[in-house]
Amino acid sequence: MSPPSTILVTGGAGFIGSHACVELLDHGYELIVVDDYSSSTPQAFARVERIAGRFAGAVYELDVRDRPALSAVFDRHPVDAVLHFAAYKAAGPSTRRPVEYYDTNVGGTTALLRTMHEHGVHQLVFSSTAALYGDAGHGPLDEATPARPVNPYAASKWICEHILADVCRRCPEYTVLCLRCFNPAGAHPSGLLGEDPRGTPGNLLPYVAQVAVGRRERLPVFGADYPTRDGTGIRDYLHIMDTVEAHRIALDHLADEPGLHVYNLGAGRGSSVLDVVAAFSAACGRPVPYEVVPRRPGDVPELVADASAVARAWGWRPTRDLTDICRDAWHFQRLNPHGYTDSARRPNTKR
Ligand SMILES: NC(=O)c1ccc[n+]([C@@H]2O[C@H](COP(=O)([O-])OP(=O)(O)OC[C@H]3O[C@@H](n4cnc5c(N)ncnc54)[C@H](O)[C@@H]3O)[C@@H](O)[C@H]2O)c1
Ligand SMILES: O=c1ccn([C@@H]2O[C@H](COP(=O)(O)OP(=O)(O)O[C@H]3O[C@H](CO)[C@H](O)[C@H](O)[C@H]3O)[C@@H](O)[C@H]2O)c(=O)[nH]1
Repeated sequence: MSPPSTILVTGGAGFIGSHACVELLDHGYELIVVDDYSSSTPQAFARVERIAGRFAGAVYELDVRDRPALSAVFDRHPVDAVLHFAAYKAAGPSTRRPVEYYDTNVGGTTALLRTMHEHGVHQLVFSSTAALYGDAGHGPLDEATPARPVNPYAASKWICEHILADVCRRCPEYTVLCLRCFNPAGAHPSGLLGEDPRGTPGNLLPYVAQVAVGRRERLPVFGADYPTRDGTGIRDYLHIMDTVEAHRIALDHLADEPGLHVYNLGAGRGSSVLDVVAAFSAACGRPVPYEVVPRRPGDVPELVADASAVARAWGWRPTRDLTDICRDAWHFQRLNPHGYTDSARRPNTKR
């Protein structure tokens, strides 16, 4: 079977999705993109096109749970494979809005699978998460680590993996790669594309970047009493360009790996919240103010990848580190203090 060349990207306006679009356009893929902009803005596509130097492809505003609308997209375009990013991703809010998370993440995935099947498309790269390992303890976690999700977000992704495994067991025509992403962060080195969440950032890096640029006063550090070396949460931050390179390489391996395969995507290095604050302060040339506040519900002390399986399978390893992540995230935030929407209009008054 030849590798896929026309890719449907769900959630293509989001952080990972938009960088994935650049990566795929740079490598000659044709794209069909769908997004409902529930946590992003279509402005991302103008940036994608500026970087790639070509039309991003057909872009549709739709909710992936809307099967008739999704079906019409598959009717119109010959899709070879799907990169499925569309989901809600925040651990904390998922503890307060569990039904919304299950509906969007699980319902969105089953709606997509049904529509793909009806159109004879059976190749999928699914964006899963390290969060499903839950509180698995210290040290690098490999793919055999039992899943113990501690919040509805992680549980929703674990349920999706179950569904995908069952479908692949029963239906030999499917090829599914579940990529358990640890913590993608940073920005495209051009400074044009980055992490531009709507409202208050849930993730650490965009929050730190907004503090550094003067949009927010100080970073709330969610707990300094974890059983970690400095008491703050430890995560495995993976540069966004490494993250999307791995997704692009996954497409090459859809053709030769039938059935379901699960890989961790991480750098294999743990950084605490205070490590990130220090690295970002070095990148922007001044200290990033912070204050310790109570733990965030749904958080775990530590998540670090054993990413050796993907290295063995594909010969792929990340090439960037936390210093690169902070440099590129700061470059983006400095050039776009208010994100994509209004960076040209609003001056950075606080700095
Ligand atoms: N960012 C991380 O730290 C991280 C880590 C591991 C896994 N992931 C997974 O990667 C994927 C992308 O994450 P991200 O960081 O780019 O998040 P993001 O919020 O920036 O992007 C998600 C995109 O999906 C869209 N979307 C949400 N629900 C939709 C729906 N029902 N129909 C159509 N579009 C919808 C949003 O508008 C957004 O553009 C998610 O599935 C997430 O669970 C993210
Ligand atoms: O304002 C903040 C934001 C985060 N943190 C801390 O920073 C660390 C990283 O938090 P993020 O919210 O950036 O990342 P999470 O690990 O909670 O979750 C992210 O990575 C996961 C995989 O590890 C999931 O896939 C999820 O979608 C994605 O949001 C945690 O210790 C968190 O408590 C803070 O101290 N202050």
